[in-house]
Amino acid sequence: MSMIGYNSVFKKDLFKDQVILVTGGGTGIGRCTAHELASLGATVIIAARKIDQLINTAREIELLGGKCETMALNIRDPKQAVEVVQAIVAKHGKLTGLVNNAGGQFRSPASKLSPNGFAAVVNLNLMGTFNLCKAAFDTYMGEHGGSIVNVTLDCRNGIPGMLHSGAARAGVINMTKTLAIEWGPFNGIRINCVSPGMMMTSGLKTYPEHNPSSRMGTESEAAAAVVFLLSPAASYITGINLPVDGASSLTCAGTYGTETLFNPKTSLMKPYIGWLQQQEGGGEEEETKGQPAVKELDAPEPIIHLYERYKGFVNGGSANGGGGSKL
Ligand SMILES: CCCCCCC/C=C/C(=O)SCCNC(=O)CCNC(=O)[C@H](O)C(C)(C)COP(=O)(O)OP(=O)(O)OC[C@H]1O[C@@H](n2cnc3c(N)ncnc32)[C@H](O)[C@@H]1OP(=O)(O)O
Ligand SMILES: NC(=O)C1=CN([C@@H]2O[C@H](COP(=O)(O)OP(=O)(O)OC[C@H]3O[C@@H](n4cnc5c(N)ncnc54)[C@H](OP(=O)(O)O)[C@@H]3O)[C@@H](O)[C@H]2O)C=CC1
Repeated sequence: MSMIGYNSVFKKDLFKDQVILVTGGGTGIGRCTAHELASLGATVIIAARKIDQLINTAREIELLGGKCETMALNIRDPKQAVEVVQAIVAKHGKLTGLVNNAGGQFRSPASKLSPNGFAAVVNLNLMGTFNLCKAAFDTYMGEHGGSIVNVTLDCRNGIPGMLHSGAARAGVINMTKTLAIEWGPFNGIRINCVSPGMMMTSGLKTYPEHNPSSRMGTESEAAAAVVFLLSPAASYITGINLPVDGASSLTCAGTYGTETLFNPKTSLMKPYIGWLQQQEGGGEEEETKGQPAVKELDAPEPIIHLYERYKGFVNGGSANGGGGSKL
């Protein structure tokens, strides 16, 4: 196994001299976003509760030549949010970007959901995002500007089985619009949302029954949208919500039904996978000896299987092993 790098579609040095905080940056979409930003020159601070995951990701990034630091953070605690942002600004003198990626929920029919359960998910996703936005504004961005991207979840048509998360994410999208207006012209802050549909990530470990029959999104596809919105290329874009879902949320069943109406058997939409392919015989070369390979995907087995097919498709090979171009 050799080291593999992050093969961003964006211009190198796009984020040179920038200091960007990515919550939940040790796993899944957050980890991929951290890799992508670091590969583009940013100093990335990844923060979450489980420090081991953060350290692994930071080590991967450093071994690839990027700059990454870790901080323990529970986004539900406003005090910790302020402490983390203050520590970053004390050390680096700035916080130019914030990616509110940490979040999640459990599945439950609305009828079975307790008030505490509803509150827990709203606290995590809506309050957690607010806590970090407020801390960033008060500590640095209110005076110096900056760019914020909130990673939410496609909730365009409601989310059957995840009422609490749908309500919280809709709250994040609406909060984003208000903040774009209040913090834009006078404070120089841009703030946007990315709403992933069903993505192939470690997060799906908590959704074991899911049958990945349709074209799912890749971590890189969510990360690329975040990177674009953070970047100067989006300098006149603020207050928007960018769905990254292959239009699945426009269909009746959305991403969350047992069957999607979106091209359920095959998809002709080529995936974007930012991770470089591992080289043959890698890891034995002098320059990669002793370095861990970057694990490409930490997801349930059916998802990894699907991802392998996507990789074949990306590389121009036959993803089905049968000479066709379909997945
Ligand atoms: C086919 C379906 C496809 C769906 C696709 C969706 C794609 C989305 C993917 C992702 O979002 S990836 C991220 C994946 N990770 C997660 O989602 C995990 C996140 N979960 C958590 O962090 C925690 O579970 C939580 C939601 C924050 C709750 O943690 P907390 O520590 O606050 O909970 P507790 O104090 O234990 O309980 C509070 C309250 O909530 C009730 N509850 C908690 N878990 C469940 C559960 N699994 N089922 C039902 N109820 C639950 C718990 O009972 C408490 O309520 P009361 O009992 O006191 O009334
Ligand atoms: N995968 C998918 O299909 C989709 C994912 N999303 C959303 O995208 C985001 C990233 O998800 P994904 O990468 O898939 O899943 P992961 O479960 O891999 O990522 C969630 C991250 O959030 C962190 N986190 C959770 N709770 C807290 C907390 N209280 N404080 C700080 N960090 C926390 C976790 O780290 P730790 O446990 O160490 O704190 C973890 O790193 C989430 O908001 C998710 O809901 C949206 C749509 C679809």
